Amino acid sequence: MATIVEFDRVGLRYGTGAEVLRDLDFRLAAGGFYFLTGPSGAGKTSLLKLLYLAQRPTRGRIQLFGDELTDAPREALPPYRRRIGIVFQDFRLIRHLSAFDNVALPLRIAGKPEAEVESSVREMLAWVGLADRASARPPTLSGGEQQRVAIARAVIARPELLVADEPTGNVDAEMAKRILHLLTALNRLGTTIIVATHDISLITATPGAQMIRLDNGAMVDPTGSLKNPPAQMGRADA
Ligand SMILES: Nc1ncnc2c1ncn2[C@@H]1O[C@H](COP(=O)(O)OP(=O)(O)OP(=O)(O)O)[C@@H](O)[C@H]1O
Repeated sequence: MATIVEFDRVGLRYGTGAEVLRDLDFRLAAGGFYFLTGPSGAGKTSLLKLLYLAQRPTRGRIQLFGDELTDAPREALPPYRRRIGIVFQDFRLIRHLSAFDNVALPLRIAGKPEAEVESSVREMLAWVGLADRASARPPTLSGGEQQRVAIARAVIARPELLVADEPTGNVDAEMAKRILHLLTALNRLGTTIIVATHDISLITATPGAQMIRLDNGAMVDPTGSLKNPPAQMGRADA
């Protein structure tokens, strides 16, 4: 199975502080479903930032989509970022745009016809239970509603890689199930998914997903399976 992400002895420090990520050495298979877990402060968000190219490693090498990006110039990165859907822990919705227009953004950037944008966005908002909030702006939405808009925006264009930081942190158990269903469906269509979460019920409800455990900036991988992904590793429904 093709490798979509490869970390080779990656380390990260912020400024002159101690390393918050150490010796990360793993590969993610294209089409896989991964959960990233570990105690608060273990480095999950930092690892995701490296993945979606918001942060450069201070040590080691990173390959994404088969290309070596460790020293790639800043202006070379946007085309790679467009292949990644991101659910930020703090949502990062555009305040002055409606929920509809926030979700529509990736499709409009991709140049999709407006009729297609309209039907896809309506369908997606209905799925996340926000059909009647389409014209609301983010500051008037609850935390859970904003999170659902953020998820809808991240998945609408079917990215090759989806990176989600605590995507169910602000929703109830029923909505968490729907969100997981959405992610599993996207995974079946070929998107590689990596979800940072403390929610054990998400992990147990996704048979076939792989777990990446971080502790104090280092990967805890007793089986070593992520160094050489076995053939059967992959989609959650495999
Ligand atoms: N911008 C930053 N500048 C300096 N230190 C940072 C920065 N961002 C994170 N850190 C530090 O890096 C370490 C890892 O933080 P990170 O947010 O990656 O952990 P986490 O596992 O995502 O935690 P949580 O589960 O609480 O979200 C922590 O010690 C944190 O204080």
